[in-house]
Amino acid sequence: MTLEAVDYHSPNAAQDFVKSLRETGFGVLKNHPIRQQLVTDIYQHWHTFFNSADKHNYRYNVGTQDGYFPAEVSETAKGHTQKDIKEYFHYYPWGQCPTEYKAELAQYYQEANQLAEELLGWIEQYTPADIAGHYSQPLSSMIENSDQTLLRVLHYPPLKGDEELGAIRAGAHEDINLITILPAANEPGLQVKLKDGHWMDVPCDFGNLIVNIGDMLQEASAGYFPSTSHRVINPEGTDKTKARISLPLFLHPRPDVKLSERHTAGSYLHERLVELGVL
Ligand SMILES: O=C(O)CCC(=O)C(=O)O
Ligand SMILES: [Fe+2]
Repeated sequence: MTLEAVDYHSPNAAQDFVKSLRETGFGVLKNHPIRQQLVTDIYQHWHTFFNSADKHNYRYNVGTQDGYFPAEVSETAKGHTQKDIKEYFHYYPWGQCPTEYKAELAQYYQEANQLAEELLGWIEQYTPADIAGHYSQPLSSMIENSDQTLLRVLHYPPLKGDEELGAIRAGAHEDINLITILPAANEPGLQVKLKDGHWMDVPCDFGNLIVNIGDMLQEASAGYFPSTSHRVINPEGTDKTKARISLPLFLHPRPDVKLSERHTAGSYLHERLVELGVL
């Protein structure tokens, strides 16, 4: 079992991509429209941000969840006892952001949202009719004008050797949202859990775009699209001294969007954030 990168411009792109999402919860795109230079610039600038003390001036707002989350408050994945070895910044267009980095993030946010809308259209197109019957509205319209979609700039610092036993960069977890769009990080480490329980490396060629299903789409598709566990493992050897930066965009529907008989997007998110201990 491997994850094959699908060429965005190939005639069967939509079909191949959705097949991969259905089988593994993950899809990898190459030759996609997100500009690599923009991603590279963001990685470089945010590396500087995380290495400066100025980051503490942007501490996150508890109620709205925008801003800087230091390592001491970073997430503990569901079912884990150790916190992840990471710090991150939550960017929302309405939220706090250092002025010098705002235009760049806003640009990326807009471009990635546009691609996400197209990919949700692909997913909808290749959802079997009996499953699509559960969607309360077209998937792409669920995220339209949503102020909940979250761009997270993640920094996994170099390992110092004093990390808690068993702690890893990102413990196994599933994403809460509809889909996640993630440019390949500057260092490897992302793995996805296969149906047989084995962990597989996600192809991290620089320039690939990784997309995965979150719990909200699993809920809305009555389980047809699996929200698959993934994690980020610690580097070994000389790679220990390397920081890793990644940039997931978590596509969230508007809070009033009905996901299923049980849940709206708003009720679902609230339940999950309480479980994570960040609310
Ligand atoms: O850093 C990565 O590559 C993945 C991060 C991730 O899975 C998450 O923040 O939900
Ligand atoms: Fe994730």
